[in-house]
Amino acid sequence: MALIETNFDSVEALNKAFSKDVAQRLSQGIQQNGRASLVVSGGRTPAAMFNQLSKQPIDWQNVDITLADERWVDQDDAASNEAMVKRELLINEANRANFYGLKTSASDANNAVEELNQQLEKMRTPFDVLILGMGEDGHTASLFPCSEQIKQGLDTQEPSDYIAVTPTTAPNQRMSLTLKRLLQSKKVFLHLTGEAKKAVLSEALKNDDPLEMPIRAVINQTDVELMWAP
Ligand SMILES: O=C(O)[C@H](O)[C@@H](O)[C@H](O)[C@H](O)COP(=O)(O)O
Repeated sequence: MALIETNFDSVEALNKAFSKDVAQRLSQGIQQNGRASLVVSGGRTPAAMFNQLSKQPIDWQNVDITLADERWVDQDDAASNEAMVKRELLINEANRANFYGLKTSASDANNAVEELNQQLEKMRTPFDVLILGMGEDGHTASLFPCSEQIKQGLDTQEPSDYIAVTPTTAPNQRMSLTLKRLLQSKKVFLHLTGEAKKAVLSEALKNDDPLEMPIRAVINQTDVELMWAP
């Protein structure tokens, strides 16, 4: 499996090309199967690209969108990925898309896993497009190397689509798709900006242990296209 590197001169150029590419893949999915599925990440990096993507003229009413991971906080909390997706992506043309959020009313994320596994059955598999981010510790989605749950999250025999994760080096309990489920994607993008993230990725590519840097588990098991700008 390989990492294909697509580098851009600026974040603006990256967002323009990336949003077009994603829209084209979703349109293709709709053409072939009637509906398309898009899995996005949270955090800070994707917001401006989401805004561009939201303006793409595709049949958004036939697109299902969900998150690769969520922080276990309410939507009025600044850390909520769902709030960010609603603010930056589910607007303009894309306000017609169907969104499946991950945060439920359960106070402990462990008690929501079953419900979310059932919810995910409504989305087309394999996902047409998965967009991952990466943290400076090499985590992706909410598969944190510091967490007790990391072995289970990276186990490709794990039956659950979701896992509740408690990072020890980052705030909030999380809900994450498991590695096995992330890998069930037709196209996997890794969306990074800045030199610091590129340096972390180079570090990840030097060795193999996924428990140390979980992004390795994805790159080692499927084709990933890096979309990067300084
Ligand atoms: O909810 C999250 O935190 C994520 O989905 C996570 O995996 C994110 O992609 C990285 O932490 C990078 O985050 P930044 O884009 O904020 O650097």
